[in-house]
Amino acid sequence: MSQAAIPRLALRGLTKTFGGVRALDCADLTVVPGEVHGLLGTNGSGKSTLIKVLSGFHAPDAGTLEIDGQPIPLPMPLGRSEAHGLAFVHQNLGLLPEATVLENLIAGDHERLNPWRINWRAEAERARKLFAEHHLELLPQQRVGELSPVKRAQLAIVRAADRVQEHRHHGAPGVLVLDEPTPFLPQEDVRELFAMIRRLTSRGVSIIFVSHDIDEVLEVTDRSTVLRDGKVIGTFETAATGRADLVQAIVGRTVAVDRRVDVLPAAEPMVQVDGLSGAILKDVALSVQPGEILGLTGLIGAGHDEVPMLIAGAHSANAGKLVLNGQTYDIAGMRPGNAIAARIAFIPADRQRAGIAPDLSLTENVTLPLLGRGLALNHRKLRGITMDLIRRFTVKAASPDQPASELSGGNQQKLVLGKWLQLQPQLVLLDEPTQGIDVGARQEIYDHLMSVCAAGGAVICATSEFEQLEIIAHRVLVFDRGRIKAELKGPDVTKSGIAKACYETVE
Ligand SMILES: Nc1ncnc2c1ncn2[C@@H]1O[C@H](COP(=O)(O)OP(=O)(O)OP(=O)(O)O)[C@@H](O)[C@H]1O
Repeated sequence: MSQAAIPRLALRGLTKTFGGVRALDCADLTVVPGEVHGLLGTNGSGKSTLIKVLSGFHAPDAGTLEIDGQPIPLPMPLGRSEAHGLAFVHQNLGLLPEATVLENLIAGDHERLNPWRINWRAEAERARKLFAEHHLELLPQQRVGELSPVKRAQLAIVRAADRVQEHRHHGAPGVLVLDEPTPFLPQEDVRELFAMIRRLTSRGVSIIFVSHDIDEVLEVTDRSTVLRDGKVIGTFETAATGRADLVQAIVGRTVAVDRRVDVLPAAEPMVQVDGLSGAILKDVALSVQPGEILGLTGLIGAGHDEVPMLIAGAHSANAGKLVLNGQTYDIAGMRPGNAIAARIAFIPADRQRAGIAPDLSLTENVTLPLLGRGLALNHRKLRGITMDLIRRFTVKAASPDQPASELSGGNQQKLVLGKWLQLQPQLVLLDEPTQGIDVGARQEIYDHLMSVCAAGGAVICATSEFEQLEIIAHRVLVFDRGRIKAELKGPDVTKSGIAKACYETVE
């Protein structure tokens, strides 16, 4: 084999089962030097499992790994992957907010540094050089908690790139695995990250890019491998693949984008919020008609995402009044229990911490809100309810008795949605509802929200995904520094219209 034909990384026949679930089924993945390689698939298709085999978190049942043509024994011992030129940036970025940029940059760099004898001045100089090389405006002494989200992402990526630099690993550049690095970033910041990715690949670094965002995949990848039920469906050249082909490969069927349902005519709004103030929000008023999906958006820090949390009592409001179907509530005194009693459902963005109880079974998670509603504590009945919900919300699960932590991220989100929608709420509040959700399941979630509307309920959805609002929202309020700065209705609710309204008056 010629030097150029040797892949940087080759996984062959990778298989991993959890109990009865085959998370990976004889999967192959080949990544060549200097490419951005997308790793795509529906929720639960096996992407994280594959990555966790590379990082040494999971031992595979079968399969081989070669890096630059050299066989690397599996399982990978935990902590050894960097020595083979592999580095990982997970969605939570793995940074310490209390520590400085420099402390984060060198934390855990055991291969290069003796933790007892760090020459801080030399390290700060080295960091400055590294940031200049990557065109990054980061200062070694800055506290990470004070950085903007895109700067944090840049720091996590440059740290990973630094660990797998060529001089450390037998003269070859390494492989960076970016596991959904862009959620919550405004489009301009995503572009900045993509420029950084391109600079890395031009030096020969290879990137594995995990994402559910098809537009981003089409923009930044050279090739993509699609997994479905643990099997590889195919590897596609991005330039020769259309959006529809990729979606078809991921979902196994074509996905039609549904049109919005009409708003039911109503003399009075069903939801009226006045004087809402919180950490960011200042004296906000808004209303929602029955059958309406109201979208809230803005750049990071605009405050739109505070609205659902305050109304649901997940965070305390300073002031605010809610009138819901004629009943008046003091939002400052709202607690999650009052919200549930008022038939308000809240689906939070941070499902790992706020949405699910990871150690409890699916049945316990699903039926928690039903307890105290006069339902007898009959385990068989509760299990039956859970099995029905798993089917209706197409949650990929082995059994209603498994802990929720075992579900893939997207399936956890579907479980949370099902758990709350089964209560037939009159007001549904959502914060970034499709983050980490695959293209097929997104449409299912939209369908569920449309059903809430068709039944006369109201929906308030805070999101930074403009495309999602174009598909589902009847009306969109754009926020800036805690206040509403624009309202878009009907035909004006388009991805570009929302983007324009968001960026227009920001200096
Ligand atoms: N520790 C575990 N125990 C039991 N089952 C697991 C475990 N980890 C993953 N699974 C199962 O393996 C399958 C693949 O999950 P994986 O997390 O790899 O999917 P994914 O493609 O990363 O999904 P998502 O896009 O939702 O994050 C799923 O059915 C999941 O429930």
